[in-house]
Amino acid sequence: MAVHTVRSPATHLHTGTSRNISPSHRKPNDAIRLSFRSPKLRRFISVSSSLHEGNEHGKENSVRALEVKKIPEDSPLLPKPLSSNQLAEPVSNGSRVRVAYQGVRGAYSESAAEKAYPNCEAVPCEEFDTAFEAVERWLVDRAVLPIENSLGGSIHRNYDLLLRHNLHIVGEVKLAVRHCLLANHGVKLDGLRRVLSHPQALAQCENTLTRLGLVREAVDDTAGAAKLIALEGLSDAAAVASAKAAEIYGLSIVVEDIQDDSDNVTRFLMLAREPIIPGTNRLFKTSIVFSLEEGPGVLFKALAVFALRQINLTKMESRPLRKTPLRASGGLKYFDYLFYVDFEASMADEVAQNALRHLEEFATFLRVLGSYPVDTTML
Ligand SMILES: O=C(O)C(=O)C[C@]1(C(=O)O)C=C[C@@H](O)C=C1
Repeated sequence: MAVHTVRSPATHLHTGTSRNISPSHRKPNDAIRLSFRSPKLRRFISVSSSLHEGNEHGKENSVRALEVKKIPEDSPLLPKPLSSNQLAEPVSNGSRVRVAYQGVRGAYSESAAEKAYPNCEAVPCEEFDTAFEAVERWLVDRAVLPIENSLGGSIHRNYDLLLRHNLHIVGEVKLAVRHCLLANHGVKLDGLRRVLSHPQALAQCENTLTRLGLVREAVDDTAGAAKLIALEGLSDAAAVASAKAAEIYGLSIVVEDIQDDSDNVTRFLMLAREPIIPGTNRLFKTSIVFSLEEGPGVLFKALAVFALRQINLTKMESRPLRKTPLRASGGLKYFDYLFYVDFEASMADEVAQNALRHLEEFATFLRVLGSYPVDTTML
């Protein structure tokens, strides 16, 4: 299958000017330190008392200090995505939680942001990287980014960015993704030759698209594909996108529910500058990343720290350790890996603390990415 890559039309305009408020300008929060014997574990759980256990919604006082500025929209129709080089020009409305997502209006990520933070101001960003940076630079309060899909698998880029940036996972949100084939009004199915969408969306509709014999073209996001088709008045191309995107960009739905499985769910992470205080009052999950020495049974040993304590693992992903991708040992060359593991326990549980203390004994690197409530809305 040939997948060509085309970029969405240039739509990254300025979103206005206001003052960038760095963390040092904030009113200091009382830092709470949970007590751990291990210095490494102590470092993980340096938390702000202004964010409360298990409930992200309504706990936004710590970011209210941001300046209130109306965002001038130079498009009469749509907000424009933040691009990396616009990050120096921050905006903040202040009255609602501002949540960065990747894509343009009508993207699934926008719906995920709205599900995670009802009534938020969803801020479109050009790239995943931009969304991370927008939070780090106080342009927005949170980011909501996809991490895995039940059909397409992991979104590796975001695993890598989690490590490269210093944000904390403060929640997760699952979204049912129902793809439609969208085209300009009057375009018929048999007149279509190409289909444009995000690579994940194309992968999730693999069977249908093969059956229809359409040539795939990858773009930055599903809604961006719909927008491009509408703006350019294409008659030989369709977009794989949401019904919401059809409405926003004035396209018609040629075929509904084209994903390969009706249970198509994408899991998104909610990211913030500060971690939440982990609780034990509801089901919590903890995400960690670690690396290990090479050797027989080392990974087995690492996973045993959880199995021994009856801690359930919900996800595991390995990524290349980029700075030292190849390591020589005994004349052989090995790849080095980072292991990302999600397990079902809160960092407030002693059993989880013990497991990590145990893992720390032989891990060459260990970082807790976040301890946060499980999204049980789709169980
Ligand atoms: O393109 C979009 O609409 C997105 O929100 C991105 C994205 C992804 O990256 O996986 C999100 C949900 C769907 O799985 C398809 C695409």
